[in-house]
Amino acid sequence: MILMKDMVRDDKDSKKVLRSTAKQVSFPLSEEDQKLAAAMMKYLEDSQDPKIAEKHQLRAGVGLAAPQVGVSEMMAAVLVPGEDGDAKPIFKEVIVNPKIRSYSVQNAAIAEGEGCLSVFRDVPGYVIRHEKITFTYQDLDGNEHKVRLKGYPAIVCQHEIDHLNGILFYDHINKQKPFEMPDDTTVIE
Ligand SMILES: CNC(=O)c1cccc(C)c1Nc1nc(N2CCN(c3ccccc3Cl)CC2)nc(N2CSC[C@H]2C(=O)NC)n1
Ligand code: NI
Repeated sequence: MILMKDMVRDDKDSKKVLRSTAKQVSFPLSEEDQKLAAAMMKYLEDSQDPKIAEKHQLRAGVGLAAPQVGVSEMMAAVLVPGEDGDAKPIFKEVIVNPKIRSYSVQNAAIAEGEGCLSVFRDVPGYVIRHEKITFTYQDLDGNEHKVRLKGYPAIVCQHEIDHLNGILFYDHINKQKPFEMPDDTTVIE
């Protein structure tokens, strides 16, 4: 089970695993990679359950990338729950070797800013991202998928794909004016 103690922190990342470009994953997945994928998704599920999260002191997340648990491989789990906890999640997948293929000119940012399981402090400011993205990835069986996302799920996938390329959310915050936004940026509540 992945716990908060397993998370690589950006302020204690001696091997700079959070700042490296992760390695492509080859198929068929090794036993180890299959176990890692399952454990990352399980972390997200558990972290979104108030009882389990409380019991194991898990910080809630909708995305977790392999480098965040010290594995520099192109793999990330994403679990964006449905509105008002209705059963079907908006996006639930372990994305392997993801690559953004195209994106909108339109930008978007979460009104309250972004959090990250590897950043144990609040970093205020608008994280400017693409409102829409089209990206490809392989699933755990190696099948290629092409997905178009918009709004919050698109933001989450950009945050996770960034992790695989050594980028952290606060790299996108305007240092001088953290709450400045290009005027036609969509604000996501
Ligand atoms: C500094 N202000 C803020 O963080 C912030 C502040 C307010 C609102 C938002 C919306 C903020 N922003 C933000 N909130 C989230 N969660 C909202 C709560 N939720 C959750 C919590 C409990 C149960 C189930 C769930 Cl689902 C888990 C996810 N997640 C991310 N990110 C950035 S993209 C990757 C994703 C991630 O998983 N981070 C760990 N950002
Ligand atoms: Ni993160």
